[in-house]
Amino acid sequence: MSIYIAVHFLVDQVYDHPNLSVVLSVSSLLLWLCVRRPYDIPPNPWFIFPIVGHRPLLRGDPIMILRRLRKELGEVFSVYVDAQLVIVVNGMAAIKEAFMTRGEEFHWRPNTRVCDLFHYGVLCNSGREWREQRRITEAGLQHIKSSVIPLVRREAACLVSALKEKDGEAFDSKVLMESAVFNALTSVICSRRMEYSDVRFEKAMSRFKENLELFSDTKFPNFFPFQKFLMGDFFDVKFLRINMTEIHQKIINPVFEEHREEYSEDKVVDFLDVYLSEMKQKKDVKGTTVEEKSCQAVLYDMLWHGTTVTAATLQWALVFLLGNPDVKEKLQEQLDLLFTSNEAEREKEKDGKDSSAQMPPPELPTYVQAFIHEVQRCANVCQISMAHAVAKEKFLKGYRVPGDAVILPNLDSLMMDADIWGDPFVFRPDRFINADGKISVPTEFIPFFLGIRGCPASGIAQSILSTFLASILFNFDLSPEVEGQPPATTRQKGLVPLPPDFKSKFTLRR
Ligand code: HEM
Repeated sequence: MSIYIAVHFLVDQVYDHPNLSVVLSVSSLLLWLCVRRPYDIPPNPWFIFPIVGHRPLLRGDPIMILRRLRKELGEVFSVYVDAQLVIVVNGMAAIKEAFMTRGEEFHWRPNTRVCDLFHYGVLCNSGREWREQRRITEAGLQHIKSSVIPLVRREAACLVSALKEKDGEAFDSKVLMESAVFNALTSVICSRRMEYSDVRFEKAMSRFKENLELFSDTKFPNFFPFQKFLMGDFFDVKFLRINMTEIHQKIINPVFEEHREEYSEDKVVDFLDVYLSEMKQKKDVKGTTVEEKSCQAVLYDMLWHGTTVTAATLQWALVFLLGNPDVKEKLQEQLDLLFTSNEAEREKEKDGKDSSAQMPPPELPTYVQAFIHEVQRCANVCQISMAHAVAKEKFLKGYRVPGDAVILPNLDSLMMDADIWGDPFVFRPDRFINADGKISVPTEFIPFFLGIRGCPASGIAQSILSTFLASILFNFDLSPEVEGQPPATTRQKGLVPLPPDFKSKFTLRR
């Protein structure tokens, strides 16, 4: 409506002031030249608006729009968000070719304003620097591999105790789950955890959330080309920087300093110790990026991305459990069976630190594993993975991919494809179990992405998801706030889509 009024207003002005029509024609021509399409880029909707590109066509649920455009334009298509060319890669063949077979060429991150802010770590880095940070990240994760399960189980026991304290009252468990995930991660990364009552949790989580919103917002910081020359903070870039600084100052830097003081070559225990040891070794190497600011940035990347996506998946898991009581009962049956047949393990747990929380054994039944796969498929919290780029012009499936294009791998095109899953919109863990009763995972199931840029911490994420969910299901009966009214499954807008807020009851089963 407002566009309609604006157009009318402009037309009136042009009639009243003939000079204005000349100015408008010239500027429209210039703008058209700015956004005109090269012929050999991936197909895009035929009508393109000056300045805003295809933005008016992209209003609404982004995933529904991408699904529609894929049907109309094919597996590799493009859209202009303002003057920025965004190429969307769909389907296994194209995703595999770009990010696995030709992973090196397509591993780059786009040169956007927001990526600039994060570029010291591993998540938003590219080229030589990224390779160096990625190698240390993988080495650090490999080093802590054996301590992940015990530490995650310890945190799960704390989570169970905190849920017990709620005494079956309906409450929104989001912040508690986020805090438990954050603690599980800090336990393995830097041997620290905080009490759930610590005020730093809520602050850190809301800063993470705000940054994610700003990061995912295609509104401005990423795509408006001249914004860096504007005064003030129209597009919240400074706000994002302040948020990051706060998390660095309150959480990351103090832990880093403590570790640096306590560091001993003979006691390399956690991820941060591994990084410090590399820093020592590379002290005199010229041009290395293994330094304090990179280490802190890697910690930020892992805690920010790791907490938000893992906690979002947990949140979805609760929604699916509340909406599918038959699945929940089957899971509890299997966990109980396993528990009774593993009495010795249980006794060991009881002798451990927290005897109040009964923990299921670490080896989980097939149906529980299938359930977690199905949660990840349906939640699909990284639906467009992360933005990629190429350093120099390349060709993909016969189309030109310019060096300044943003490339999005559309994981929704795999997770929700009817040709792969048959009934993709039905929540059905059994789809991951074959006729022999074994787990069977289609190659298209890639919640952690693939290739050289795939998630390096998928093992930790899976341990957290399975241990937390098994512990909750084993100890509690889960029910919605109002009997018979499970929470909605609508996806909220955002880079990491969440379900709408909901309350649920955790009633002790034993
Ligand atoms: C359910 C949980 C998780 C999911 C679904 C997930 C998924 C992903 C995806 C899709 C990517 C992006 C690949 C790309 O397109 O570049 C990624 C990257 C990454 N993930 Fe995860 N992730 C999860 C948990 C974690 C956790 C817990 C950590 C850290 C402890 C972590 C650390 C990273 C890092 C450091 C990267 C950047 C890798 C790079 O750019 O080279 N992730 N993850």
